[in-house]
Amino acid sequence: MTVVAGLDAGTQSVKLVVYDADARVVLASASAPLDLTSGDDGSREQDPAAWVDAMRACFAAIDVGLRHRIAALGVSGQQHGFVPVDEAGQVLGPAKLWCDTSTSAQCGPIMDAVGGPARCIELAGNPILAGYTASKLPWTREHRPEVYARLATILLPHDYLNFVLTGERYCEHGDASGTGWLDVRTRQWSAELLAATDAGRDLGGCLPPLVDADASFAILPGIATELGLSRDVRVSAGGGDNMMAAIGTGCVSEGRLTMSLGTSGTLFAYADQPIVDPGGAWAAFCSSSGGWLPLICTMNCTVVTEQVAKMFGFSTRDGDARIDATQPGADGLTFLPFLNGERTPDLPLGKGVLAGLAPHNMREAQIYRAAMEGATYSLRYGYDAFVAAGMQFDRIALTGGGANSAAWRQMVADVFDCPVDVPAQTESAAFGAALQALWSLSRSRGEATTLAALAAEHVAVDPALGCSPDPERVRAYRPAYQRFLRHLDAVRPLYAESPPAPLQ
Ligand SMILES: Nc1ncnc2c1ncn2[C@@H]1O[C@H](COP(=O)(O)OP(=O)(O)O)[C@@H](O)[C@H]1O
Ligand SMILES: O=C(CO)[C@@H](O)[C@H](O)COP(=O)(O)O
Repeated sequence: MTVVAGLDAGTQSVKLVVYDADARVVLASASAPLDLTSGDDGSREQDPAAWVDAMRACFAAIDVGLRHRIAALGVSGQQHGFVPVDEAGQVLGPAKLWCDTSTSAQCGPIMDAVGGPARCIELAGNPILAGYTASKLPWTREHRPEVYARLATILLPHDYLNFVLTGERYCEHGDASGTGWLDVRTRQWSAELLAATDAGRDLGGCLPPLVDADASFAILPGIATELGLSRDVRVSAGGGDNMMAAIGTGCVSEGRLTMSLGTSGTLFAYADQPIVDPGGAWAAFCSSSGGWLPLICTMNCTVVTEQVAKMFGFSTRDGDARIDATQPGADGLTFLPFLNGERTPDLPLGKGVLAGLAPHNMREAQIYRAAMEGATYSLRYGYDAFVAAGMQFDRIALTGGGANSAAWRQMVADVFDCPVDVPAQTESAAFGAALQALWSLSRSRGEATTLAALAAEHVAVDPALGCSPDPERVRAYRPAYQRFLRHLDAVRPLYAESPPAPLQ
């Protein structure tokens, strides 16, 4: 029996799945919650030690005998986080995360140093956006000089967990492309962008070597014993959570599209070559499967529905009943859900806006629906850029916590006018990490297995959860989405460059 495991360190929790690749069944799964430290300046941070504790808790929840049968492990992690590590491997401070907008002022100067955003895209395929790793370095230099002074290595969240597991500092192209420093065309660090970020030091020396997606490393005996794993476990290259969710939803060949409704909302398509937009309408990332992964990310997805539910004192698990009692368009409400700034559309200094309030719609059900619609329209806004560039899709694979909501699944089918499939393995990023581990294991045994073949064999959809667009609702959402776009145009200047001046 070949048993593999996948670990996903998301924003809100760490999740583990243990998978029997011969019987094609998930034998066990576990999760452990994570806290987030938020600041009024837009900062969003976590202590990397909390990821390690949560990883320990996940393994401890799995039967000891089963843990010993795990042959390979893959690690997925929230993208873009900045984990500063010293020469000895000690973490020097909290990790600034993908949703941290406190470093948005540091983005412009990096791009200006190479000649502006267009030149930056020419160099690396991507502009330096708020949330990407790059701007966190000058912020650290300015605000945490003691961390900057001792900084030896910059690791991404999944690189850090790999480091804890193997003692090796390495990264792979998928997550590395989310730093902003990787030239996604050549798959090498851009020396020019590194120098633009910090002219005073050899930043390249702080970045770990890049390994191929099918690489694997030995687990350290000490951590293997501590987690109750065999000392023979191979740890695969791992990747960013979206890259791993791509593997776990079968988005490893052209024409496939996956949407994830997590703390962030994402939409990504696999490509055999780099797909760069000269205007930076999408993130031109690499995949963690050897290819590329053009991606749209909204910073405010389930974080918005969750905040609204919390405000009214109910759980998102009970949100569907409220949505079902309302109509597409939320009775005229428009919710621009940019609670902590936004990446798509690019408004890092944006804030949420609830418009169209009238006596008949000032109710929790309508406001909750408007929040879910707003989060969905932001993704549709990104999808429109994919379609305008000629990309074509005939189905959406839907994953992430929000896909638990039947109302949200149907809303996606209707707003995008496209059938929705829901993978049977709901923890797609953890499952993708397990599949990558299986792939690297078979490669290390000299087999010529491809990830596309593995995905075809192991990724299944749950026929009970899929949904098709409903023509009447598709028609009803069209004007509501146009209204969202008009409101977006109206508020854009307010949040474009700097916070609005205080009223006199
Ligand atoms: N039935 C549901 N309806 C709406 N949202 C849900 C539902 N179940 C879970 N969620 C949301 O899913 C989110 C967690 O999703 P997940 O993909 O695990 O996030 P992350 O990877 O960012 O930690 C939570 O914000 C939660 O509110
Ligand atoms: O920043 C991005 C993608 O570019 C986010 O998608 C993060 O990778 C966090 O993911 P979740 O915790 O929401 O799954």
